[in-house]
Amino acid sequence: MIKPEFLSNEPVIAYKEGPVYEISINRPDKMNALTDAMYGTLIENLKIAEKDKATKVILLRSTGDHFSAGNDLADFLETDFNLESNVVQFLLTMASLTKPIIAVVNGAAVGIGTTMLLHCDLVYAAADVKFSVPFIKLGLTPEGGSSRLLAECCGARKANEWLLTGRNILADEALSSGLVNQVFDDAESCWHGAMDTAQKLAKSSSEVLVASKKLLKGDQVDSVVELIKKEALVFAERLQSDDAKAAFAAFLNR
Ligand SMILES: C/C=C/C(=O)SCCNC(=O)CCNC(=O)[C@H](O)C(C)(C)COP(=O)(O)OP(=O)(O)OC[C@H]1O[C@@H](n2cnc3c(N)ncnc32)[C@H](O)[C@@H]1OP(=O)(O)O
Repeated sequence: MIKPEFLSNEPVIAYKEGPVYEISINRPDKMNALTDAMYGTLIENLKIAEKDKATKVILLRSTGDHFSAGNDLADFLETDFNLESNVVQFLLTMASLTKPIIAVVNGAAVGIGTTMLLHCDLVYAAADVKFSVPFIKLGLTPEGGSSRLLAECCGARKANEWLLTGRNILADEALSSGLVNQVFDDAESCWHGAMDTAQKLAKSSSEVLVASKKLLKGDQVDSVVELIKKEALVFAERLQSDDAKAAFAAFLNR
């Protein structure tokens, strides 16, 4: 079967494989940097997958050599950032999903390319993965709930270091700190491993998967939603700062 990303130029592609609803970020020439319009399409697809009775598991991945270089930096300059923005609504949608979501990550996963994973139930990575949350280097602040969820996932010491230095996190460290479930040799085997797990999960009924995820999340969904909004208000201020404007200009004029 020819997978749809090989046939499509759309920057986000959705594809149903039985009970698995696969969403691919597909802008490989820009390292899958995310634009406002792409967040809009991601939200639409997540909502379709949530509503679709036949879908039991959502799989999130990217085409090409990188998961995502984060928010498109040119787009930051052209798009208003507020609580209604697609990027914030995307994070809120991710945080509120009731169906299990599995991520397949390879290459660079920068900024929101990492923070969105904190809302995924399982994260599988290829050995070449390179995570980073370099907000501080951009004059920005943590987003997507990462100011708390990264510490809850990997420990406060790791989270503080990663968020305050913005340094890269490679596969071994990501695995040992619990940022990912498993590391595979390459992107292809990672996708196969994730799809295999997705199909195993899908042997259970949707009701039991949703009820289990609800228990695993406990009462954190409401507080995470509030945290994402609180972080977004600070982030919106930081986007207007001279620090951020200088960092974006340095990247865009490099
Ligand atoms: C709420 C959300 C917040 C956030 O997500 S904040 C984080 C935002 N992201 C970033 O700051 C990352 C910016 N990108 C980079 O620093 C570098 O890239 C990398 C270190 C990730 C990789 O560097 P290298 O291997 O040298 O590749 P390259 O030549 O810089 O990029 C290849 C093509 O991809 C485009 N690209 C990469 N990242 C972004 C981005 N974030 N926004 C817009 N375009 C991006 C480039 O421009 C270029 O494209 P062309 O070949 O046409 O010049």
